[in-house]
Amino acid sequence: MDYQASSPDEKALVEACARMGLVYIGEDGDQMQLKVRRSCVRANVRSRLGEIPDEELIQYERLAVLEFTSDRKRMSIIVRDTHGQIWLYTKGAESHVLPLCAHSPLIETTQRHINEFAKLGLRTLAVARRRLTEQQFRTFSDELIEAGSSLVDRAERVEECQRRVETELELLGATAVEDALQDDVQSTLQALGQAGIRVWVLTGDKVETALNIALSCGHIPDGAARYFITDCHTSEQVQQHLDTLSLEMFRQRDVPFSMLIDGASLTIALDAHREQFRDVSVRCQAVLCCRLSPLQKCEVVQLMKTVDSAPVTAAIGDGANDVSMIQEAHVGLGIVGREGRQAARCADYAFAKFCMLKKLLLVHGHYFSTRLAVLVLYFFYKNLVFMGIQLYFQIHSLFSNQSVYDSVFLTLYNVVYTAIPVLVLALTEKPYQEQTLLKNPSLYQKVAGNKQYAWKYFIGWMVLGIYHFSVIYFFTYAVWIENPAIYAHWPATVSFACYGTILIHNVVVLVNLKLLIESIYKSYVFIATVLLSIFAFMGSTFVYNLLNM
Ligand SMILES: Nc1ncnc2c1ncn2[C@@H]1O[C@H](COP(=O)(O)OP(=O)(O)OP(=O)(O)O)[C@@H](O)[C@H]1O
Ligand SMILES: [Mg+2]
Repeated sequence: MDYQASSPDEKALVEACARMGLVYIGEDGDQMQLKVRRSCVRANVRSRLGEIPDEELIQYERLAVLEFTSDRKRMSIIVRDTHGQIWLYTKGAESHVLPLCAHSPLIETTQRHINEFAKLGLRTLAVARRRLTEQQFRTFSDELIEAGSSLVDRAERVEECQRRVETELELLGATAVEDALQDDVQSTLQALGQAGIRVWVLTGDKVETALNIALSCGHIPDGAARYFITDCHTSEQVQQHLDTLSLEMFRQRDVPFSMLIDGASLTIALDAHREQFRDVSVRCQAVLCCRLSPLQKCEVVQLMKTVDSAPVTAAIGDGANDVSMIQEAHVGLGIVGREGRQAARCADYAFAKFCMLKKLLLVHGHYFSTRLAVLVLYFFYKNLVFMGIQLYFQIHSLFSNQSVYDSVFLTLYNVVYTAIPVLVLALTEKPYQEQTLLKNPSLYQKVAGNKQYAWKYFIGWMVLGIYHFSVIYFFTYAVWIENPAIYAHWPATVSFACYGTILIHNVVVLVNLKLLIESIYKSYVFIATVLLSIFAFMGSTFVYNLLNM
């Protein structure tokens, strides 16, 4: 049987149970069906199940589900078993389940086990249950319906109602599931670092699990000094940590620093020491924030946007808990993964694997940044050359309001004579081969931060435009007044049309050839469109003149 689940832990748990002889086979309405294979069930479990035939179908009636939210960090289900007894089962982050359990020596042992698992980088959950009497369930159910239909503070009242039933739990134990990293995470992070991109990891995981994963994927470099800001409850504690970290960074200027902060400490840091936290954290090589709620992830992105250098932020995530940060960041990236499609649906770009980020940024990011920059700057340039000549002509003709170009050329210049090559260039230009860009991530720094839109490039293109239209205009003018062949017919009306046609001819040839020089990739299609544009001009002028004869 192939299970699908919104959470990787749930899938793993159901699969593990199936392997042990407790096969969840689906549900029929509210009846959840479980097939128990006696032969597969281990002896100690068998004794608890009592006398059952070799294969038996057991049904549990689902009475209520208290959904998982990233703020509660736990979920519960209320079921009625075959004996008619009502049970509430809870699973979730140990920090949000253990405090709800009735006192028992098991709590300490479980906490120790969970810490050990987390240090190995496993995703842990604490599991507990509570037996409810019919009366207790009725009361809860009535209260929940009432809270759910309330018009004011509905969410708070529902939560309060859930909290009231999730108490006095009997701890059952803990589970640990390996949350395997996706392919090539380490090399992707490394490449992003070389490309000059600063990576922060914001996760809802436990501190120990997150640290282990950050180390294994190379987010925190081996030689980096590690600084932990965890379990802070007062503003003073956070302040002290930040002061110490600043001082340490000042003392050991050559050592890269990495900072790890947990959700509770981050709340205080964002409330009371916003600026100081921001300034210290941007100087760290790697930052790792653990046990964050979705809202906190979003606040961290917000904070980063206020840094003096005004960085462009991109957030990448795969779960519903990443949606708010994906929407907050300048660029939202969603991974279509095991945790559902919410992240992908609200993102600007969605893809299937984390490692695709490398190609997305280093290759496509590089290509499209260059393409767009050339497209935008070239549009200004070609229109400047076109219209600059009109400007000179207005001065020359004492602002007669007469256009130097025929109306056909005015119409077709942007639509036919100069449109296609730049379009093709904006779709196909490749300043470097894909392999080169992937092998040398630092090339990304050439385009990062909109460098290609800098004023110096814009001014450069504009100066070139002014130079080009000046040369075209005055050169043509000089030829015109000196050439006896044309001058002989002066002041024939046709001379004026000739003058305009020669000007536009020069403009079309020049701006098209300029684009050809500007292109690096120079595909055959591109070269063909440049030549075709020039010939289109010549052909259309010829036909137009024939028609006008
Ligand atoms: N379906 C679930 N049922 C019960 N507890 C859960 C469930 N999903 C997550 N948890 C617990 O809540 C914690 C926070 O979950 P959350 O989804 O916010 O972050 P995460 O999945 O651990 O990490 P990331 O932010 O990297 O996705 C988890 O560490 C886990 O202990
Ligand atoms: Mg998650």
